[in-house]
Amino acid sequence: MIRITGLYKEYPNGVQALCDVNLEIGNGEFVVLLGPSGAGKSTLLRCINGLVRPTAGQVEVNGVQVGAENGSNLRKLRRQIGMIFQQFNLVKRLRVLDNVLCGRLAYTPLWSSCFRFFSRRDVELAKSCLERVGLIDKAYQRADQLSGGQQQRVGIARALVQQPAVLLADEPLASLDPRSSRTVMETLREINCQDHITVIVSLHDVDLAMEFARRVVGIREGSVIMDKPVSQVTRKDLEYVYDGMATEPSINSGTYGRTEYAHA
Ligand SMILES: Nc1ncnc2c1ncn2[C@@H]1O[C@H](COP(=O)(O)OP(=O)(O)OP(=O)(O)O)[C@@H](O)[C@H]1O
Repeated sequence: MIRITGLYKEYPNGVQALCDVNLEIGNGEFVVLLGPSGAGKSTLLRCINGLVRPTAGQVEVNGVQVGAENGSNLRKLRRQIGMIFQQFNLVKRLRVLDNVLCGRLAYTPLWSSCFRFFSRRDVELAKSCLERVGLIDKAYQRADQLSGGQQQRVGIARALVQQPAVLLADEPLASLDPRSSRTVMETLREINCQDHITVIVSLHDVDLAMEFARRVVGIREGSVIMDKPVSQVTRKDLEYVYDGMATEPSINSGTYGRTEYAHA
């Protein structure tokens, strides 16, 4: 369970990126964050994994308060949360398998991680994660020899090898073509359904969001302005999230239709 209470983030330049965000996300949910550019989606994800320290409020992940960690809590938290980044964040000159093994660092004693020494069990686990994302045949290639879509799947394997309870993905499709985008979303859905890992993804592609999310959270100007099961999200709700045209989210404004929204 992720519990976010009264979360505010003001950056040093005075930008108020989050404003009183309150959310509860249960284990095994598949949540998509939607909202215009600059709405605060990345900041929210980064507050959940502790990369950004909120100005006020708190985030709790499975009982561990983010930001209040002592050494052992921090490791626990790092293991529980896997992160997938827009730009993949792979070490390009390393082999694919070594990149995936980086996901085991929170489980590895410092001395062995310095020498990139991993146990046979870790290597087998990393290989099984590469198999899950369909890239076992690329294990010994350098990461920069892979396509963008393949690199993002390596990023997913690296997060998976952590055996996390929660997977956060910040605009994971931003640099991908439509086909690779769909493959990445299918991989995330499979992980969510089969492993019961909670998935929270920020997306700009509304159609993919509506196809893959089970819950949609709309954010604008740092505030949560819509939070619904995907089956209840309407075209008007989406207009409200993106440009505030409708006065309030409604469930009586016609169900979401791909063609209808695309031509709105
Ligand atoms: N490190 C930072 N320092 C100062 N301001 C920041 C920083 N990071 C983000 N912001 C600002 O905070 C606001 C929210 O940014 P954020 O990246 O969270 O939005 P977003 O919804 O993820 O946007 P996008 O969809 O374009 O990635 C924006 O106004 C942004 O310019």
